[in-house]
Amino acid sequence: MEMHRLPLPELRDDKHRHKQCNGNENSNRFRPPKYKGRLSQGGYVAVENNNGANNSQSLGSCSAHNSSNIAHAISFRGVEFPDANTLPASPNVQQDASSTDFGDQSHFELCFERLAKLGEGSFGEVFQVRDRSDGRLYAVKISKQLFRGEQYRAERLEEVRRYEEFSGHENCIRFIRAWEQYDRLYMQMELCRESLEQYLLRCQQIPEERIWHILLDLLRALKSLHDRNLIHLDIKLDNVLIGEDDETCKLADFGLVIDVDRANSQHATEGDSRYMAPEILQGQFSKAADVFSLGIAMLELACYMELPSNGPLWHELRRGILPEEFIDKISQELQLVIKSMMMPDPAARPTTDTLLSHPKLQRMQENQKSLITVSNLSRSFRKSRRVVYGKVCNWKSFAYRCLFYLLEILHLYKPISPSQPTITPAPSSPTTFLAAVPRVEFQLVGSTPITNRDCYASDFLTGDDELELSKQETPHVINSTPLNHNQGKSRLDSSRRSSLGKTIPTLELDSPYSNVASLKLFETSSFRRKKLFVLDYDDE
Ligand SMILES: Nc1ncnc2c1ncn2[C@@H]1O[C@H](COP(=O)(O)OP(=O)(O)OP(=O)(O)O)[C@@H](O)[C@H]1O
Ligand SMILES: [Mg+2]
Repeated sequence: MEMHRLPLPELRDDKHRHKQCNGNENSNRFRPPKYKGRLSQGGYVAVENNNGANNSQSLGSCSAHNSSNIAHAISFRGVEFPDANTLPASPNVQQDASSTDFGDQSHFELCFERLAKLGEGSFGEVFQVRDRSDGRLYAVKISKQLFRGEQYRAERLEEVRRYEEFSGHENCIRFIRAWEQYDRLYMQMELCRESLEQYLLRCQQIPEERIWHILLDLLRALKSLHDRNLIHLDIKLDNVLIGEDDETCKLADFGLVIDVDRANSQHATEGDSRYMAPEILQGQFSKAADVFSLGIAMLELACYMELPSNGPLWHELRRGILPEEFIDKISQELQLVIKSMMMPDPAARPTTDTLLSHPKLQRMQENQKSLITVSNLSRSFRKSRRVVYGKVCNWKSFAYRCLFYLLEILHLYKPISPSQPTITPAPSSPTTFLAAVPRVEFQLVGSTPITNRDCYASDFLTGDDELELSKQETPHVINSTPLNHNQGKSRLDSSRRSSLGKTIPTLELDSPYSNVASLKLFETSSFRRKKLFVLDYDDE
């Protein structure tokens, strides 16, 4: 694959640097020029569909990276997720598919309406957006810095790989898709309510029970990373988001994730110095570093304590000395857990598995499990109730069928002839009506004997003249028992009419009847039955 050679980057060695404070102007981390929103590079923007033949390699699936003006889908998911490799066409652009001229708007601007800025970190700005195609709300992270070279670009694209990898985990952010354009990376993901940092600033005093739940959520997320030999290296309140349910905590920002096996290599970059484990200063990157960061983040959350980014308190906290005036606010049980997570010696810190087996966390997990079981049970109960109801209805119709079969054997019932009426659209002019409208032929007899006579369709219909059925409204057939609609007329009249030889051989499909729904009504009602009971005439 021919790779596009970008202009030589202005490289800076920003490795092993402490971050003073994330996301604000005081940060001493290298801060790229601010993203100006709409880029003035002009030209055209195209959406490249890399579906199907896309192969996931280390640089993602961005094939033919020959023009940074073209929006390329980025995905490491492989062929089993073909959608991930495809960028949806902009809903606004109704044009020839072969054309690539979308004006000077970026794919982001064509597809999304920018609503608000949600946050900003060292690498990107995150916006709340509305997808123009489905009207739903999402978060889109746009990298602040232009790709300075292939290596830099590859590092940024690694974040996509990690987001995709953990997208299915309940305690990780759900990832939608990513693309690059104008030498920037765009990542579309689920919209969360707020970060834990924002939550803490808003609530200040968080109940301890809630702290335990947050710890449980984050340990689960961290375990899924550690089980794959990956370390996050940027665990902090700002990188934990609260989901739409206002409850679940989700780990985000996989920008610094590295493989443990490569942890001491040049690829590792330390995260925020406020949360950094002491051994990182010696270039030791391990899973225990994440445990330390999570421990100190819990201290901040539980004690509403502002963490130092350097100085004497920074060192004290890393020697295992926690300020009494803060730590005394929380229970002994939680204190012990936090202290163990913040042990100076990385080897002495508990692993995520050990922490998850803490009795308190175990109990919580069991409670959650039983809650899930109960909700699953009630869901399956509702489902099976529906199935049983459906079955009962089937049995009912089965019983009816048996009954009619029996009646047929006893020659009390003769099934209707198989010829079905053909349906043609109702004619527009009344003159052509008679010729065009199909006729449904049936002789209809009710299933319940009311008088000693045959029961005819006229029993089911309102009106005086049963020969003019086509002028009738849709019959209100509720059950098979013919009601006497011949108001004021005796049943004798009806039987006389029948004895006079007046039959109702046909029913013309007038407009109320000429639609399929009406026909269905006939089919499912007792109109299907032909002649059920023919009883002897018996004068009342
Ligand atoms: N999906 C989301 N929903 C809501 N807010 C979000 C979302 N993703 C990010 N944010 C907000 O944007 C901020 C910055 O996002 P993120 O941490 O991914 O950027 P970053 O540049 O990688 O940060 P860092 O400096 O930590 O490396 C977050 O702290 C959070 O407040
Ligand atoms: Mg962040």
